[in-house]
Amino acid sequence: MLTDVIEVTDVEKKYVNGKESLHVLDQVSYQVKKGEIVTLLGKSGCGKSTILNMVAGFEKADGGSVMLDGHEVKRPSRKCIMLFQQINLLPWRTVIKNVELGLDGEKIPRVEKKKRIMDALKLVGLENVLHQFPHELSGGMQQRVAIARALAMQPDVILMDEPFAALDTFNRYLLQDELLRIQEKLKTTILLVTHDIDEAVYLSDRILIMSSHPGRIFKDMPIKLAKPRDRAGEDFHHYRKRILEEFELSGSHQEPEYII
Ligand SMILES: Nc1ncnc2c1ncn2[C@@H]1O[C@H](COP(=O)(O)OP(=O)(O)OP(=O)(O)O)[C@@H](O)[C@H]1O
Repeated sequence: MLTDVIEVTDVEKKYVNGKESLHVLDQVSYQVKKGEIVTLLGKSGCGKSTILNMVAGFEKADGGSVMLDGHEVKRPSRKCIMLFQQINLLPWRTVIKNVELGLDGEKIPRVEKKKRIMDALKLVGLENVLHQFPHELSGGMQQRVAIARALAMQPDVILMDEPFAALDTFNRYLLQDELLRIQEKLKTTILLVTHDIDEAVYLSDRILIMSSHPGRIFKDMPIKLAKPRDRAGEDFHHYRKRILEEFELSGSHQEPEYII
C-alpha cells in the first residue's frame, strides 16, 4: 500500500494585523501519497500558498499538524523543494552553475555532484545550453533550469506555487508535459497550487478544491483519466464542468464585477 508522504491534519491559521484578525485556514486536513500529483485549487486569497508554505517549513500553523514522511515539519528541508512562479535564477551564473547552487553545502563527491547536475539538465532537455546565462534563455527555459536545480537535489517532494503562471500558453503546455514525463520517470511526489482549472485537470491525480474566508478543503476529487490527457476531450470537459459546479456549491462562486 502506498504511504502518506504529506499529512496535514486539522490545520488552523490566523494572521493578526493590528486589531484585525484574518482567519485564513480552518480545519484543513489532507494526505498526499508517495508518487501522487495533488493540486490545491481555489480562488485568490483562499490560503493555497499558506498551506504550501507550511509544508515547506516556511510558515507555522496555529493549530493542527503538518507531517512530512512521518516527521513534524519544523523547518525547510532539502527533501522538500519549493518552485515558485518567480524563477529566482542568479543572473551572473551560467545554467550549469545555477543548477549546482542547489547542491551547495552538500557533502557529496565531486564526480557524483557533476553526474546529478548533468542528469537533471538532461531530464529537462537543457544539456546543450550549459554555459549560457539566464538572460540568454526564454522564460520557459529559465523555469526548466529551476526545475533541474530542484531535481538535482533529489527531493522526495516538490512543491509548486503556480510555477507556470508567468509563461505564455504554449510554453505552459510544453512545461506541463515535461513535468508529467519527468514525474512518470522519477515518481516524485508533487503538491501543486494553482487557480487554473485546466492545469489542475491536466496534471493531477487528485484535486483538493478549496473554499474561501476561511480557507477550507471543500472537496477531494480524484481525476480518473489516463495520462497524457486530451485537453479537448469530452472527459476533460466533464471534469472542468464538475469543478466549476463545486465552486458554485462551495459559495466561492462570484458574479463577475462587470459584464461587457
Ligand atoms: N504574512 C501575512 N500577513 C498577513 N496576511 C497574510 C500573510 N500572508 C498571507 N496573508 C493573507 O492570507 C490570505 C491567504 O493568502 P494566500 O497567499 O495563502 O492565498 P492564495 O490562495 O495562495 O492566493 P493567490 O492565489 O492570490 O496567491 C490572503 O488574504 C492574504 O492576504
